[in-house]
Amino acid sequence: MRTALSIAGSDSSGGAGIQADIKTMLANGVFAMTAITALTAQNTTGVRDILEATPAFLGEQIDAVFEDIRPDAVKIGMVSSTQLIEVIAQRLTFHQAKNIVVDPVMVATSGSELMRTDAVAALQEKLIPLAAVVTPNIPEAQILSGMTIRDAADMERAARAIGDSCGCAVLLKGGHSVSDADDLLYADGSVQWFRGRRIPNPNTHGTGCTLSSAIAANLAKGFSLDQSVRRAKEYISGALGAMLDLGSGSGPMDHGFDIHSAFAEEA
Ligand SMILES: Nc1ncnc2c1ncn2[C@@H]1O[C@H](COP(=O)(O)OP(=O)(O)OP(=O)(O)O)[C@@H](O)[C@H]1O
Ligand SMILES: Cc1ncc(COP(=O)(O)O)c(N)n1
Repeated sequence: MRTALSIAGSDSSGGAGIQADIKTMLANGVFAMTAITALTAQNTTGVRDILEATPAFLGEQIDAVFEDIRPDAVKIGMVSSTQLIEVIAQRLTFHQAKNIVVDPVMVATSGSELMRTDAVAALQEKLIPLAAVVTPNIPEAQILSGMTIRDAADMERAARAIGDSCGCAVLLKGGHSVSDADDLLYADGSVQWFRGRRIPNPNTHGTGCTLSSAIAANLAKGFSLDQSVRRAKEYISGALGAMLDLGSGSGPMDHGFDIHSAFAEEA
């Protein structure tokens, strides 16, 4: 059994964050472990409150995992402060973690801020350089590159700028465009497009968390980066295509679309 660790925030409504990561890792065939950076009280309409872990306690969670069941991949999601970013970078470097996927979560789909503005510099300087791949969406890529992104050519320029400054691969996600769901991978100096059929589903809470966890799960299983991205996109298309409709805001996807038929009988 391959293993993966999610270092992220808890989403009480179950569609994003740690909860999305565990469901995704399970559905992608790896054993999921967690180090929780913060509890959020949120639902599909917004984030009501955030309770951060202390840096020391986050460090203890990471050490407890690595000293017993070494993860084959690590996914990093919501990390709200500089101090938490620093402890993650320090502990992952100490444990020589491999296959690190950084999802630079800044703002939730509902519009709530999930990272303090002053933490962006630490993310860029300390965490992203440890990554095998960083997975910004278009607004996040604009912040990380300092560029405005209007079209595919802008996406390529921004991905190159981010990748060249961090020395890691960049998957720039196109989920925020209106016409398609095409993502751009910049790795080892070249770009590759992953074309996605846009699914007319307004319920996209947790898409970024889900994609990055699916990439981490596939890296843990030994797939190459581009194979992992392709498999993760197939998985997220299935989860979106299942057309789950829960909650009154942008709802969660059906992470178990491919596995729960075995347990589907009703009482
Ligand atoms: N309507 C859609 N149909 C198909 N694929 C989609 C759709 N929306 C998003 N995706 C895909 O989902 C993945 C996540 O992309 P997106 O840009 O939504 O990330 P994000 O903004 O970080 O997500 P989040 O909603 O968690 O903040 C990408 O592979 C993107 O192409
Ligand atoms: C704990 C946590 N982590 C990440 C997200 C981002 O997901 P989304 O942008 O889809 O709301 C979230 N809402 N909550």
